[in-house]
Amino acid sequence: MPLVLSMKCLPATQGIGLLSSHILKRFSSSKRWQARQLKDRFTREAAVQGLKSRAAFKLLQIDEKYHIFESGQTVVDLGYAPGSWSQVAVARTQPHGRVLGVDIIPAQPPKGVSTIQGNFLDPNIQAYVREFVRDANRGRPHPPSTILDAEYDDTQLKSNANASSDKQTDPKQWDRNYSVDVVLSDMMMNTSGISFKDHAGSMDLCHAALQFSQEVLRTGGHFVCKFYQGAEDKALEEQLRKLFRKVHRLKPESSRNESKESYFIGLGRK
Ligand SMILES: C[S@@+](CC[C@H](N)C(=O)[O-])C[C@H]1O[C@@H](n2cnc3c(N)ncnc32)[C@H](O)[C@@H]1O
Repeated sequence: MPLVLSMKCLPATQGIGLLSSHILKRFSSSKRWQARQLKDRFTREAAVQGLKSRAAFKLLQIDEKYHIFESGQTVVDLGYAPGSWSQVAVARTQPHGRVLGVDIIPAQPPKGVSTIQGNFLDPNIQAYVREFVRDANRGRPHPPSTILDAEYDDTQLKSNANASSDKQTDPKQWDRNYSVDVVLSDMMMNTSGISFKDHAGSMDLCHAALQFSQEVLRTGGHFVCKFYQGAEDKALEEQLRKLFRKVHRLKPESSRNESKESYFIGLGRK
């Protein structure tokens, strides 16, 4: 099914009220979660549009507002699983774009997405990712006569990474001749419910994504990063302002009100 990738067919009141609140109270928390998913208009619309999750609508709203995608771009999607942001990125950068997803958990990548499985906080994984994007053609769609699966060739990449591992683990020695146009990070570990702990974990992921962007983003490139709000997000914003011409905060409409997540959008790497 072709991806429509539209937010326009989502009337605000659609689907609310499928289950009355007195019934919901009797449910266990997992039942409540299931019920919430069922009545959530973004979840249902994601299924209709063939998207892997409702998270797609956050990125669609960000792109509608800030126009981060263009055809032919290289996009790195950190924390890509299950893959709806990557689906949006593939659709918005086709026909010649390339999308590389990285996630700590194994997942079936969406069509047209190359993937690396690993913990992005691990310097070796970051080295693999840098190695991948350094070759401007790697993971890019081929002409119809030579179609190859965009799936990541682990063997080849590992051997390349090992061949020059000293250079890769020291980002300062790594020349900035990269062509990444957009770095997305929707990374979030499982939340504990303890605000300061979840905030601190989120900040670690954001700093890793920002440091990586500093190493690989081309001048003019863009950055989108989920963060869990808390005491340190102002300092992160200051760091973003040093690297990008414009920095915005956005809590997308499809982000649940009760969630402390929000997004930084860094536009135009200096
Ligand atoms: C909210 S989900 C991302 C949803 C995704 N944007 C989508 O549209 O389908 C957050 C993801 O971050 C991943 N993640 C969390 N910590 C990570 C880490 N240290 N390295 C790589 N991925 C990580 C999780 O495994 C999870 O799949």
